[in-house]
Amino acid sequence: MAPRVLISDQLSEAAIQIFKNRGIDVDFRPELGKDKDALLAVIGEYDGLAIRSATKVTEKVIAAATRLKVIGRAGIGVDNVDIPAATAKGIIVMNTPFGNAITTAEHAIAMMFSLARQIPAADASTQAGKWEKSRFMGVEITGKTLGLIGCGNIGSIVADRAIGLKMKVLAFDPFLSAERARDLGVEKVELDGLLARADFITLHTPLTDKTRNIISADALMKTKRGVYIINCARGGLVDEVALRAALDTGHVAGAGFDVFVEEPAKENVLFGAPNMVCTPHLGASTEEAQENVALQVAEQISDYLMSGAVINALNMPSISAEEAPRLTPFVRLAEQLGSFAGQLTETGIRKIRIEYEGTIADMNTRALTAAALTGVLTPVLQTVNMVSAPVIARERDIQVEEVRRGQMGAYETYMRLTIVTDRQERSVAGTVFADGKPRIIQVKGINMEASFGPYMLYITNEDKPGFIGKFGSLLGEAGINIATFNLGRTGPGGDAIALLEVDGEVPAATLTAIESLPLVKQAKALKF
Ligand SMILES: NC(=O)C1=CN([C@@H]2O[C@H](COP(=O)(O)OP(=O)(O)OC[C@H]3O[C@@H](n4cnc5c(N)ncnc54)[C@H](O)[C@@H]3O)[C@@H](O)[C@H]2O)C=CC1
Ligand SMILES: O=C(O)C(=O)COP(=O)(O)O
Repeated sequence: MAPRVLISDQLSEAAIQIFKNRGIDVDFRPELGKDKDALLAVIGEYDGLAIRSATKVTEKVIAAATRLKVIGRAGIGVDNVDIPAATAKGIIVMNTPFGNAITTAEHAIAMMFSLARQIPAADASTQAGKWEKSRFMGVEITGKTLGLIGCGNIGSIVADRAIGLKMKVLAFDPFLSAERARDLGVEKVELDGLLARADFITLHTPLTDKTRNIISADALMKTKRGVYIINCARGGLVDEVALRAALDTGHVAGAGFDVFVEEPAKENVLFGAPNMVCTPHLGASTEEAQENVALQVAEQISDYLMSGAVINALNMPSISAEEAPRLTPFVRLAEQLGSFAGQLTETGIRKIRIEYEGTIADMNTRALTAAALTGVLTPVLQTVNMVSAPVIARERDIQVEEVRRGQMGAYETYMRLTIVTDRQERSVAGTVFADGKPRIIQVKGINMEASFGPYMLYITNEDKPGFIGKFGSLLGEAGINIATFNLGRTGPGGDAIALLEVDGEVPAATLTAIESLPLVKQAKALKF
């Protein structure tokens, strides 16, 4: 059955054709973004969800999204998606980090000119027939200082444009390196320095605990009289009540806001303040940007649903479209080795060590480790996948260690997974053969060669004559057909392992009977 995708926001219709071309059933229902209950009623039918900022993907929506595998945000901010809830449920959340950046930077620049020359108010007055030439005295931009709070994708484009306008640009961004600042031609400063020196302040950060109210009443006190403030990033970065007061006293000469604490902003304390210019979250709303983000999100969602490629995900390592086919058999190997080790582990796991040797060491080991953790955790948890497994492991205080090295052993490439519990260390290693199928090549340091099957039996015993005959007849009497039979041992008379693929589930009574055979130490039924 073809995967189904819901578009629940005003996306450019260019996205629809992409989904169709990629063999995906797509429903374009932008009205659902504004109707929580209607969205809740249908979300269970979809594998993918494409949104902008109107759709609120809450924990409740995620709980109802029983089939959902991927949420794609046609834009940058994902504050309308409960990412921890999505991650816990194994749903990938991706965005399109660059597609609307230029357009949004241009909106901030447009706001700056609107404020400097009071264009919206002058327009309204002129069209009202007033011709108030002396009322609208402006300020020149050239030579003024622009203070950027946040100098990431959008902030740096704003900086570039402002430098072109002959402004001096300051940037406060704890993650901006001195080298990058130099390349951009901006002066990296602390927040207080920026507040004290800027003629225009523009915000370009996400809304986080650290950035909420970064322009507070206190911060406003530190600004120059006559400063202009522009927010085209997120509502909540500026204390709206404090800003209103500063506009009313004239300390702040004007403010240009595209985003508000509460959206849609039908009422707001800033409305009607002197030289206040507002737009209804239009930063990304140009034909070019909307086409960019819609095409990009449709490609990314389709890539993931059709080929397993992961691009621009916020809660999972990337897997490019080129590497996805090559990685797939190794993802299966990692998952099956993890599952093998996980099914043999009965006590709390303290540590998981994953060693990659040979060509596999140069692959996307973050993705492979996520797959291995999925395998380990699947026997204990109902739903876990490559998105949620690393987070669950962290929550359970399981230490994960990755080791990568060049080829040392007989195999061109292999991975070994070791589980450390309070009681013991147990390792299992495997490789992928030229047929693309994963194989187990070592268990607890004992070499063997076995493929994975849906039902398997794992026996450890003493390597003494007499075991195999009795074991074979016991399975025969229980009506269990053996598909493959693999043996390995530490040495003559030492520890031995038997790993069998059988044609069906092994009943508990048969397992008990196997365990009571002489020389047997442990018998386990495994499922893959
Ligand atoms: N109005 C609109 O329609 C649009 C708004 N946006 C918003 O613009 C904002 C910026 O987007 P991008 O530049 O693409 O993001 P980005 O992630 O490229 O840049 C954000 C920058 O903020 C910096 N930052 C983080 N915490 C900070 C702090 N405490 N103090 C100072 N800087 C801090 C980061 O180091 C980073 O450089 C986002 O909130 C995004 O949602 C984006 C597109 C359209
Ligand atoms: O991309 C972003 O972060 C935006 O804020 C754009 O929002 P929108 O897609 O216009 O609802």
